[in-house]
Amino acid sequence: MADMAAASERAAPSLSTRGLTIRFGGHVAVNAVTADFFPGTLTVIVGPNGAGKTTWFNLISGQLRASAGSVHLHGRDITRLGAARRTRLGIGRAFQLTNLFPLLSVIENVRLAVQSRAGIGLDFLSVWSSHRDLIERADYYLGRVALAARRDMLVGALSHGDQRKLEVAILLALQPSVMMFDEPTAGMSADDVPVVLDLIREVKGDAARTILLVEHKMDVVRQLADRIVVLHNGVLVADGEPREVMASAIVQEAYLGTSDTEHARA
Ligand SMILES: Nc1ncnc2c1ncn2[C@@H]1O[C@H](COP(=O)(O)OP(=O)(O)OP(=O)(O)O)[C@@H](O)[C@H]1O
Repeated sequence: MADMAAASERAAPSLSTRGLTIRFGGHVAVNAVTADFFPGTLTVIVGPNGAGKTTWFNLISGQLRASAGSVHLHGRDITRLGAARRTRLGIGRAFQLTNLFPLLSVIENVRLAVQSRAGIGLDFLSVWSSHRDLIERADYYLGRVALAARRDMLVGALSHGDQRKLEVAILLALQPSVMMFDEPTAGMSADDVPVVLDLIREVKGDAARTILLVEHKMDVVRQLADRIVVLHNGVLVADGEPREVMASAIVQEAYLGTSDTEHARA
């Protein structure tokens, strides 16, 4: 694992943030954060509640605009691009449940993602010839997240855990080069957690994929991380090999200290 991370870190970064900063009034939620992310590496971002992890994610995926600094994707400055453009360029993010269409069925939601990936567009009438193929592929991704039995349900009627699994299916169908997961197993049943973790583990076997994961559960961090980045009060305070970072004094004090169980939210 260490060798893989070291090897990939010799490659060009797929994603970078440079001095990335956002202020909300007088509060600096993300403070001059500079980091590179590499293909074939799964980086877990940890830190106490309110450290700025989700805000950093929002700045990367384009939900928020930076007060200062920049975001680069495959060497291109995307700081001024909106979220939709960033998605088209290959940044995919799970668990913005607002991306789901609650009044469409589960299979139709995935079919739209497959269709969008295939570049066919969202014109329902233009795709009859390839409709069967799209549905077959959508069924494949539903099977991957163990949602086949719910394929014809309306998304609005799914449980929270199933909606999150559906987000993973949609993310897989979009095949982005950068995949961002925000606490992927939060709110899931004990049966569903291994399904999603196995999928992430499988995706991370793809040397072309860059994966970013915000996670509180330290057992998940230990299982998946090739690298750990620690945020504290909006500042990047540690970045490196999991063993090294977990053992560092700054992490012990800033994050792990007495709070391992405190942060291990369900
Ligand atoms: N839209 C906003 N307006 C004002 N303050 C905000 C906004 N979004 C985030 N913040 C503040 O920025 C800080 C970082 O929040 P953020 O949600 O990014 O932390 P986090 O590390 O993801 O926390 P958690 O682990 O609890 O999800 C917090 O103090 C939060 O209150």
